Amino acid sequence: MAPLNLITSVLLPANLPTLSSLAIATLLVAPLAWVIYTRFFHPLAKFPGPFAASVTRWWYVREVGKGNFDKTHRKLHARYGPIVRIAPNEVTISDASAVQTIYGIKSKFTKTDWYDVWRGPNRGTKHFDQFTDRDEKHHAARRRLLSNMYSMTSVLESEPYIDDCSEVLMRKLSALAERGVSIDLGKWLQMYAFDVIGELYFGSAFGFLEAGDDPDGWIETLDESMPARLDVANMSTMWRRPYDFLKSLRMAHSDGAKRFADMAAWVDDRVNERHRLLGAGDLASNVNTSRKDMLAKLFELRDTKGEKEDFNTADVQQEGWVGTSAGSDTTAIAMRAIVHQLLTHPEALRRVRAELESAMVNGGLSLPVKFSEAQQNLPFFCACIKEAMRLHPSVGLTMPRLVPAGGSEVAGQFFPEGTTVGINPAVLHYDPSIFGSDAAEFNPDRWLSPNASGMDRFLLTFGGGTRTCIGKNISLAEVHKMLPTLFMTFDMELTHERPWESHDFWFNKQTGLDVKLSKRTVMPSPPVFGR
Ligand code: HEM
Repeated sequence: MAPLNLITSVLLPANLPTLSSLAIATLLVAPLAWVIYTRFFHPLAKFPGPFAASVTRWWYVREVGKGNFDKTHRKLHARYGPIVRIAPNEVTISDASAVQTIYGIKSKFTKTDWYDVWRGPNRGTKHFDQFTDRDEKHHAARRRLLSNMYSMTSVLESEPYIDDCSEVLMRKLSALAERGVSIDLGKWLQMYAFDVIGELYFGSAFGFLEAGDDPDGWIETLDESMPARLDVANMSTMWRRPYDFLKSLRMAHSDGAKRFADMAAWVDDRVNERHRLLGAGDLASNVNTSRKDMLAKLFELRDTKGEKEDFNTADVQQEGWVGTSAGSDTTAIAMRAIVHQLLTHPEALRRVRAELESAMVNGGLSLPVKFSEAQQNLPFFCACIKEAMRLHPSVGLTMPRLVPAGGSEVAGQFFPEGTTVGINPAVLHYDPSIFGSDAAEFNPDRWLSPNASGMDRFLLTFGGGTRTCIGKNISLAEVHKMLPTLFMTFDMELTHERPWESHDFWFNKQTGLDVKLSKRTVMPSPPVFGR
């Protein structure tokens, strides 16, 4: 008897019509056949990993949805080795040699459709933002167009405006220090990061710090939307539309969805307002101000190269949206990680303070601290920053890439074309073969050792290759300026009002940086703010 007939005769009543029998048998047999295929015949069958992950992507969706995949992921690699199968057609890799292969500047590996989900609201442009653009040729041209305005030199043209935000933050924190209350410093750091983006892109702070709050719920909106979008990004493409549809029935009138749309509309309104001010192609009103914010630079690009490069007002909106949505969470996570490491490592904090004071006495530091001063005169502080960002990279999931045509060897194994591979910075950064046996420890001195440049090549804090974070210099400028200023101005102690926790929904965001501040009295000269 043929196997199908055998199954139907055993499992189904004899009087059922043949077609339905066939359908039911298929429903029973197909999953079994799929499991046999994925376990024994699939090109990734030989790679280890959890059983459920090898047969369905839902395992990954569920595990990531728990919000602690950075830790789970490290455990998976500790158990299964450098290559782990996390979905039927996807492996993650933790191996030094794979970094160049996958993310190197000459790599042919491209972003997967995981990124499509993060596209900003449709602005009627065929162009995607830098982050989600999967057309490498188009992306390269766009990156060439934009890279100058994201260079450190260009970012530092706006250094006084970053200082303005630092001034407001120190003023607000001073008032709280006087009251002697415990505060959620983590939230203040995010409000700071948001306001800096407002200054740099739109020519004025969003007003978070002055309000001392998140009046329009933007921070909450990002917190709410990330896990929901992440589920969709992680599931197979075929399930995304039905899932989105079902979700939209529930979400259509939710505050979160509305606030998200409001946030995007806010960006568009600012861009449109500037567009109106400029008049049709009127460059004068753009350059007529003493200040050139990102919008001014973007409109200048539109007006000078827009036709040739196909860069129009909608593209300006896309860029404004990327800065607003990608620039605050990521930077705030880094700042929280640095502050927390210093407050929990007294010896490192003592050295930071000694370095700050000595630099101040020697005239090598102003308040607010200049970026160049931090780079030249605070080597230990800079090492602490790098080390904290290594141990807690803001991005806590893999950066998935497709193996190019013809397949490729990665970490000594061949992967066929179309396989998804990726490295999670939160895993690779703990690799003892790269960072030494104390890889899991906070040891800033590793960045002052002769091996530092060797390890540097494997830091994926800001991604890698042609897809390296374009906003890196904005964040580095903020972090290297504001944190030394903060530590010069205040003593801080953790109050442990809430547990220190992190929630890895791609951006691995922490909660519980609750501190009591007191104004420092031992600084050689009193802080002077303002321009
Ligand atoms: C500490 C702060 C930040 C960290 C740790 C960070 C991290 C990253 C990482 C890891 C990537 C690569 C992602 C991937 O390949 O999947 C990335 C890409 C990107 N980031 Fe950031 N980021 C930060 C701040 C910013 C800021 C301030 C902006 C914008 C103003 C920004 C905009 C972008 C964009 C547009 C990309 C895509 C670049 C491309 O594909 O060409 N990021 N970032």
